[in-house]
Amino acid sequence: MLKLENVTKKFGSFVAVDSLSIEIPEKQMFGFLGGNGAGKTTTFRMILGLLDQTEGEISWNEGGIGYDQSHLVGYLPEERGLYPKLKVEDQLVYLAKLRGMNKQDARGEINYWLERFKVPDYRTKKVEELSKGNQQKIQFISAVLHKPKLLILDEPFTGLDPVNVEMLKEAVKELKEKGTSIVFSSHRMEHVEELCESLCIMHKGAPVVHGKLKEIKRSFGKKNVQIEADFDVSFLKEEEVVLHYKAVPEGATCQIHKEEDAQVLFEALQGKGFVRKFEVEEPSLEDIFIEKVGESYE
Ligand SMILES: Nc1ncnc2c1ncn2[C@@H]1O[C@H](COP(=O)(O)OP(=O)(O)OP(=O)(O)O)[C@@H](O)[C@H]1O
Repeated sequence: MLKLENVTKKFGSFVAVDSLSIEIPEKQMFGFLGGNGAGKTTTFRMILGLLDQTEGEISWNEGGIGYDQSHLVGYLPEERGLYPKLKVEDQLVYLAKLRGMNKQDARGEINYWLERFKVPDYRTKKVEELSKGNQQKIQFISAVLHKPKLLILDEPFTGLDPVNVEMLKEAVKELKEKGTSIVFSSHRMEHVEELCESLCIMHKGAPVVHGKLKEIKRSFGKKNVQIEADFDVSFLKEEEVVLHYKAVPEGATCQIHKEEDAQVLFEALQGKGFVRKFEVEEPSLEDIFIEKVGESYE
């Protein structure tokens, strides 16, 4: 388990991370959400020992964790940093050796990942010849080659097209199934919602929501009703049970307190025309974020 206890990072008098306490269970996927400057990258750098925390403790299975444990950890940094002039395979072998692998094992892993990411022809190309998205795939490979127990991914999906996002998601899910603990940051709530059992939403250096996704949603205590209809449903915003009304193409999303309140909306729609969809759902992470942090996000 990765454990952070009251971790604080100050740059001068500026508090970038404020008394952060979280536990990230082994073999799970944990999401760090937050807007620009929330403190995600700073937290990762402290976990990796690239920055010293001002206060607090960071441990992995009760022991230390840091730069000297690079065989244990894989890291995809936010500023992607490959050597542009080096050939892909040479570079990956070099980085794998730094993490304690021998050349032969490294080559086997490189072959596997280049094939898997459908870029085997890039083996002998210089990094600078690759598109940004493909460079990102190579950097991801460099983070996982040595089969780390803890994988830290800073904005892994940013800059990738939808096909490559899916490819990377599948790879990440598979690594988790095989027992890797994965921590990743994202601005995109839907990625965290899809992939993570637990999460932490950071705002101005402090965790505003933290815990298991299911429990966070349950304890939020509100529901969404998705409505699609062939007529204008905007009259629903006047209903007392509607806490928040959002128009969407061909209908609306109404936030309500409890499931039973949906009945009021259902009855209000009767006789007005054809209702294509009427569905009560759990709140989205975005709803939770907006309520806890405000509309300033993104
Ligand atoms: N070396 C540094 N010196 C001074 N301030 C810093 C330093 N590194 C980070 N900060 C500040 O700490 C805050 C948190 O930055 P951090 O990079 O951790 O945010 P983030 O959540 O990763 O944001 P983003 O999503 O934009 O990458 C920011 O206000 C940033 O300006």
